[in-house]
Amino acid sequence: MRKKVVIAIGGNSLIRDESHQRVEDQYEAVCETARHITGLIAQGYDVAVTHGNGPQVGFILRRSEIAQEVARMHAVPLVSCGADTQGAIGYQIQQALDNEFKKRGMAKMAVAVVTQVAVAPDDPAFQNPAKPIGSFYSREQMEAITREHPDWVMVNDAGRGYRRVVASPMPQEIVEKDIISHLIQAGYCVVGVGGGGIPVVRDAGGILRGVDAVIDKDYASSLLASAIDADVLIISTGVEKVYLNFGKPEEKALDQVSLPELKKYVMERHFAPGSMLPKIQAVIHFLEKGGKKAIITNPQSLEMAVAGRTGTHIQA
Ligand SMILES: Nc1ncnc2c1ncn2[C@@H]1O[C@H](COP(=O)(O)OP(=O)(O)O)[C@@H](O)[C@H]1O
Ligand SMILES: NC(=O)OP(=O)(O)O
Repeated sequence: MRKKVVIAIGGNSLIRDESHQRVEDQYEAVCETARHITGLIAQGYDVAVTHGNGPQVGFILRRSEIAQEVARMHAVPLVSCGADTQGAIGYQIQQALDNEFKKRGMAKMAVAVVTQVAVAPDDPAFQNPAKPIGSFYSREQMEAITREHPDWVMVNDAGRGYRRVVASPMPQEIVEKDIISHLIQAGYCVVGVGGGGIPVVRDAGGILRGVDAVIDKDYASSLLASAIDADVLIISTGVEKVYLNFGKPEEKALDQVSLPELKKYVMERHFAPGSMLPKIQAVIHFLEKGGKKAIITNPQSLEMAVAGRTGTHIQA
């Protein structure tokens, strides 16, 4: 039987560095990631691809605000900025995968599904913005920005610089999960839950309504992996392996980890909130809900990691 894999691509992993933030640069990174994903599909895996949008949703929101400040144009709500990223990044991934399938003579097609993800209207995260989006700023830039925009909440993002944060409620239900499942069964490579999904709440009678937030794509990917009964959850990010004491002289890469060991390392605070910690927690949720295996690695190492030759492997 073919194995079902959910591969979550990090929004930051699509932007190599500050001088490669253009849409064209991102497409190059998407094409490289698509080559490695296609390598896995060619090995016989059924794949659902999810992706982040942290940098991208922040760029769109800022563009909208500047247009409002400079040209008095209408504001774009954050939920629509998220939906925009789902379309734009989903389009790039779909096209890159289709081109890669064609080059390799594979009878396969990718399809990006506009995905809504339900959250609780009273999630405390709405009162405590914590999801970093958009650009990274130096301390001086951050201080100047907060003087100009006192309403912005900014945090130090894992020592990489300061970023604006927005509300990030926990995903509860993937509205289009059955459609995604059917498409995978029908042989399509599905791109879904982009940017963690478009955040919605269910009003009385189950009526859906968009809400301004950015859902963590690792939590949403974990929820998808459980919902479609995936064999493996793979989180593709900026590092080949997860580290203990990351960034310190005594840092140590993790190869194979058990679930209890991983939980112990969380308690010992080895994983930075807002970057590695949500990935680790997403893995824990997946394994606690019956998932068998998760892998964390970078896009270049996807095939090697699935073959067991690199990456951090976490077993239930
Ligand atoms: N313990 C750790 N091990 C490895 N990387 C870590 C660790 N703690 C923080 N990081 C950082 O977290 C980054 C992944 O988070 P982030 O860039 O926010 O993810 P995404 O790829 O989903 O956008 C890694 O590239 C690395 O810089
Ligand atoms: N939505 C989200 O979690 O995006 P990143 O993975 O880019 O942070």
